[in-house]
Order: sequence, then C-alpha cells, then structure tokens
Amino acid sequence: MTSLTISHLTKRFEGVTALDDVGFDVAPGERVALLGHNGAGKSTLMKIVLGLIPASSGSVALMGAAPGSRAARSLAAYLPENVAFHPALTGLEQLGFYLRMRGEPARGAMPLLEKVGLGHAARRRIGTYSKGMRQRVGLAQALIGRPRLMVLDEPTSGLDPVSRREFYAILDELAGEGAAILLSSHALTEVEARTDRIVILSQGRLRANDTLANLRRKAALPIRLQVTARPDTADSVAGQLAGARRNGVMVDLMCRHHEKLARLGQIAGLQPLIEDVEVLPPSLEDLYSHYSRSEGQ
Ligand SMILES: Nc1ncnc2c1ncn2[C@@H]1O[C@H](COP(=O)(O)OP(=O)(O)OP(=O)(O)O)[C@@H](O)[C@H]1O
Repeated sequence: MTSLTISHLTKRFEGVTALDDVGFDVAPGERVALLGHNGAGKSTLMKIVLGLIPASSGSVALMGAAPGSRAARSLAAYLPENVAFHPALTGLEQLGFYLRMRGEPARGAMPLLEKVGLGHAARRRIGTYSKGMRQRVGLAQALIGRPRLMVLDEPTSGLDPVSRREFYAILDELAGEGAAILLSSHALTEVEARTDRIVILSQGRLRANDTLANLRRKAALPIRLQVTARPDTADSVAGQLAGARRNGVMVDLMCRHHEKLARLGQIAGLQPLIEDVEVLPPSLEDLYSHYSRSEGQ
C-alpha cells in the first residue's frame, strides 16, 4: 500500500485555483521533493494532506485513511516552515509536553533531542535558541510516535550547511525504516542529492513527477562539456572544437546526449592542449525551469 495517495486533487479559494487536478503517490521509504514557485500550491497541498483544510474535489488517503481522521493523524507528522514554541520553556520541557499530549512518557524527550543534536541545549530556554536550533526542536517534535509519513514544509530554510546535512541524515534514517517523506523546498541543489523523486507544481498544476534521471532523459536538455585548456591554448582549443571561451583557460561545449561520446573523442584527440574535462549534466535548476515553463507558460 502507498503511504500517501493523491488523485485529481483540486482546491479553489475565492477567485484562485490553488490546486488543479493534481495526482501522485508516495511509497513507504520514499523521499519526494515537492517543488514550485511562490504560490504554486505546495502549502495548500500539505494542508489538505494533513486535514487542516478540505479539498474542493479529488481524494487524498494516508495508508487508506482520510486526512484529519484519527488514523491519519497518528500516521503523519508535520514540520511547518516557521516553527513556534513557547520561549520560556526549555527544549526538554517543550518536548515532554508534546510527548504527554500524545499519551507517551516525558522521559522520551531527551533521546529525541539527542537524536536531533540538541542534547547539550536541552535544559536551556527555547527563547535563547537560534533559528536552526528551533528547527531541530520542530524535527524532534515531528519524530514523536514514529510517523509513517513526514510532511515537511521547507524544513532546511535557515539551517547552516552542516545542520542541513545532519537534517537530511535523520530523514534518510527515517526513510530507511520505511517512513515516507514529502518535503517542499526552494533549495534545489540539496534536494537534487537527497530525494528519490521530484514533483513539480506550477500554478496549481502538476508539471512533473519522476526521478531526476527520468526527468533528465525526458527533458533532453543539452549537456555541458567544460574543457580546461593548457596555458595559452584556449583560443586554439575553442577554435578546433567550435566551443565558447568561458575565461582564460575554460572552453564550454554544449551537446546532446547522443553526441556526448563523439565530442569526448574529439576532446581526447587534442590531448596535448587539454588539462582536464568535466561532463556537466543539466542541473535540477535547469530541469525545474524547463518543466515549470512547459505547457505553454
Ligand atoms: N486561505 C486562502 N485564501 C485565498 N487564497 C489562498 C489561501 N491560501 C492560499 N491561497 C492562494 O493559493 C495559491 C497557492 O498558495 P500556497 O500557499 O499553497 O503556495 P506555495 O506553493 O506554498 O507558496 P510558497 O512557496 O510561497 O510558500 C496562492 O495563489 C495563494 O495566494
């Protein structure tokens, strides 16, 4: 059974269609990135999945349960973009409070805080925490009850690079235990490396839903071969390969997938003039603008 099934989901606010016939699934253990420009409909979709607002039409099921039902609420956890906690409580007190609300003993708070790297600050007031530390409290809160579906709204905004890595390591561990993860983000580079599938929304419509490899194949965007010439040979290399000089030593060649090996062969033929070559496939940023512009936008 899929962890999350969304089909023909439409949400209309007065005068705005925030979601228009959207459908995709998330399987157990799968990490899915939900991408889209500001106002694309990501938060609306998450709110419907969590049962916070109703859909206008279509259906959503969390392991067969309706959003907002008791069963769905016990399966899902949510981390909003800006978490807010009581500033006068310590991390330990705040988590203990949430645990008791879920009918679990408060002694579970310390292991959860340690898991998110906050053991050292557990007895400090949350009002003294940095944004990244508060985000970690949010993650610890979301981990209560071992959720089967994690819904995370821009979870790493405000985190430094090391914290981001640690954050994704925790998500990987959860996914390894079979939890499904749906996270929205504008940080395309990090999502590229840390998720299994990409869903792109644009103006409320689903524009893409596939693995990065498949999205690359379907988009068939050009590949960049970045050639580093030896000193004083860049002009000659650019001329012989019909490439574009990027700076004093770099020459860029754009080619299609089927031309790649032939182009690499030509580069190898100029070996005495060449220092190095790198093959750069289209980035998620390139794919994102390709897919969000598609369908006549
Ligand atoms: N309560 C509401 N009433 C009216 N319109 C709304 C409401 N909530 C959202 N919208 C509209 O629905 C559309 C989708 O908004 P949503 O917040 O889902 O976008 P988003 O993809 O999460 O954007 P962001 O990246 O900026 O967070 C927007 O046009 C927004 O103005």
